[in-house]
Amino acid sequence: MSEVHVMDHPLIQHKIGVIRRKDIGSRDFRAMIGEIAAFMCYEATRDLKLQDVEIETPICKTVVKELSGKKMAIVPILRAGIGMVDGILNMIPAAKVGHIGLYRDPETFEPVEYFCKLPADCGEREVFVVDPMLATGGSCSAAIQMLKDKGVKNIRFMCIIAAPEGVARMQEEHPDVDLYIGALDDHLDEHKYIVPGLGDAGDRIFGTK
Ligand SMILES: O=P(O)(O)OC[C@H]1O[C@H](OP(=O)(O)OP(=O)(O)O)[C@H](O)[C@@H]1O
Ligand SMILES: O=c1cc[nH]c(=O)[nH]1
Ligand SMILES: [Mg+2]
Repeated sequence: MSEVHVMDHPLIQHKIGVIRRKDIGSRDFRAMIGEIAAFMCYEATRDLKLQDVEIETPICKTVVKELSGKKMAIVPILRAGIGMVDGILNMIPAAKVGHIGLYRDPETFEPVEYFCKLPADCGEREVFVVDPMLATGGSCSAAIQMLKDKGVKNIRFMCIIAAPEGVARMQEEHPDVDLYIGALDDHLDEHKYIVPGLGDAGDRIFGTK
């Protein structure tokens, strides 16, 4: 069974409280999505492996810690996932970035694929799939299946708000993928929007509605 980490850091909780407000405009919403993603990245990388390396400071030789595990890749689910990328790249500048384009059909709520471009060596990397919203879980599950079909084995998923329905689906369909969640909300409404949620994350980031 996958691990489900719900963030309890006060700064993350505070910022999520701000972006839920309906009167926050795109500029502030986008900036805070990036900040939250950076804080979440910090929490989601706590268990990365380190190795000892001998270096020389201006004073003497010493042993320091260096990341030793797999290289990383960030894969946002378009469009809304793009809003999280820069915040994570600020923390892990060497990560490569792939893109998976999916939108949720408004009638069927099923994900529709329209783009996939991944780093050539994605299969050898630790991949962080990112999307602010996990609602039914259809988009996330489809994106992760696309990665697995291309040979990616080490996958984590990071979202800012999740519904219990999406978490249950991910645990059922991808029990090997650990979930990092900013806030776990109550339920989905009849349009499969997260309640209380924050509305349509993509539209709010890009100002399209
Ligand atoms: O868990 P699900 O039920 O699949 O819903 C979540 C998906 O819906 C939203 O994307 P949307 O389809 O609105 O596309 P967008 O990012 O282009 O706005 C969101 O960013 C997720 O990708
Ligand atoms: O609440 C929701 C559900 C799906 N996609 C969003 O952007 N918000
Ligand atoms: Mg959207």
